[in-house]
Amino acid sequence: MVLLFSRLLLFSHRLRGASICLLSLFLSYLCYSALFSDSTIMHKSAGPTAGCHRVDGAKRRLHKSISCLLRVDSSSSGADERTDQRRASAAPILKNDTPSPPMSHLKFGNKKLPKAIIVGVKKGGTRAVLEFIRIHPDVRAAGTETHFFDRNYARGLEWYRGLMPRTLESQITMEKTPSYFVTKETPRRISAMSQDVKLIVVVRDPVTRAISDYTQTFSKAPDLPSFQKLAFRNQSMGVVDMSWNAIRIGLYALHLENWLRYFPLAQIHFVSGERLITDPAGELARVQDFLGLKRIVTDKHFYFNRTKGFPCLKKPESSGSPRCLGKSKGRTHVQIDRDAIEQLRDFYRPYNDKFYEMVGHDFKWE
Ligand SMILES: Nc1ncnc2c1ncn2[C@@H]1O[C@H](COP(=O)(O)OS(=O)(=O)O)[C@@H](OP(=O)(O)O)[C@H]1O
Repeated sequence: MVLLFSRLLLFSHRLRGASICLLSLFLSYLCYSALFSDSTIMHKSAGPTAGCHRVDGAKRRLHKSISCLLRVDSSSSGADERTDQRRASAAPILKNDTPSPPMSHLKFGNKKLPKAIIVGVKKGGTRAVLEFIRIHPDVRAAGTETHFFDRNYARGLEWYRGLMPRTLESQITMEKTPSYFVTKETPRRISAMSQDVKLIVVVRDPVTRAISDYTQTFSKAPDLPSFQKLAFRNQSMGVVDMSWNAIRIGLYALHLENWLRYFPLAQIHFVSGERLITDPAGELARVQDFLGLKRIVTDKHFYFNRTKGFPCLKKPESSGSPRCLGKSKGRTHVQIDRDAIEQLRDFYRPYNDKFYEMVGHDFKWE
């Protein structure tokens, strides 16, 4: 009996030891759950960001969860290119010197500074040249005018590069900003970026160009003074107001002199704005030769749209529809009286002759 009692006592001791052990295990589990409850909620919440907001917002004193930050980053870097482009055009302050996101190698090519720039002239046909040349597979172009070398120079070359499309090694990056041709600082700034960059200038009869320019401004501001009022200081004396931008832009010889201080003539190609309308394939052949490209854009790509009164791009083989330039290209011009036009022709004649001599080509603006 004594023996039995002493064995029972020993067993109850062991039982107490085991229950203490179990109790401490249970307590440890409780502590663990209390400490890591947030991560459990994050996993169970509807989406990753919902969990992140809990941690970052309500419990700011807690450290930011690394997994949460990673999720936010990867979701924004995974945004599609359309969003990137929208951002770039809405507020183009891209920081391209920041490290590339991990998947960036899957996008083709890199953003490069342009190898060719359409520098002018305003209302010359610059959009048509860009839209026509960019159907060439070896050309990629920035869609909007960057105005880097005139208005945005302080933003720096990396900002400018960020606006460019990605290109493969074999492709040429291009952009067009027509105001470059008449901005004094632009040739120097472009040559500081690259002395090899190819320059394209689309020129058009300066009188028609001035009327086109005025028509555009008038379409936005119908209370604008008449063309004659702006074009002449004294119309009866035939004194032209050279300070009016619409007149000044057409003094091609003067602007070209500034460019020739920084670039040899061979590096500048002049497209005839008139022939661009009557023979777009012929002008594009010369542009392709100048850029050292195979002649891929040919007359097969164009058709004359009677309604628009201009050449348009044919429907691509793969899909889509024929493409004409927008309504702001090929407007009906404001009517200007014959006398004023004749006076302006007389005014521009010596400048035109000088320009023909400088470039070695007669554009036949009468
Ligand atoms: N294919 C085709 N379709 C439509 N328009 C054409 C085309 N080719 C040249 N043009 C002429 O381009 C003129 C507009 O020139 P820009 O594109 O240089 O204008 S802008 O400076 O960018 O505003 C535009 O001037 P306006 O006719 O005065 O509107 C056109 O004459």
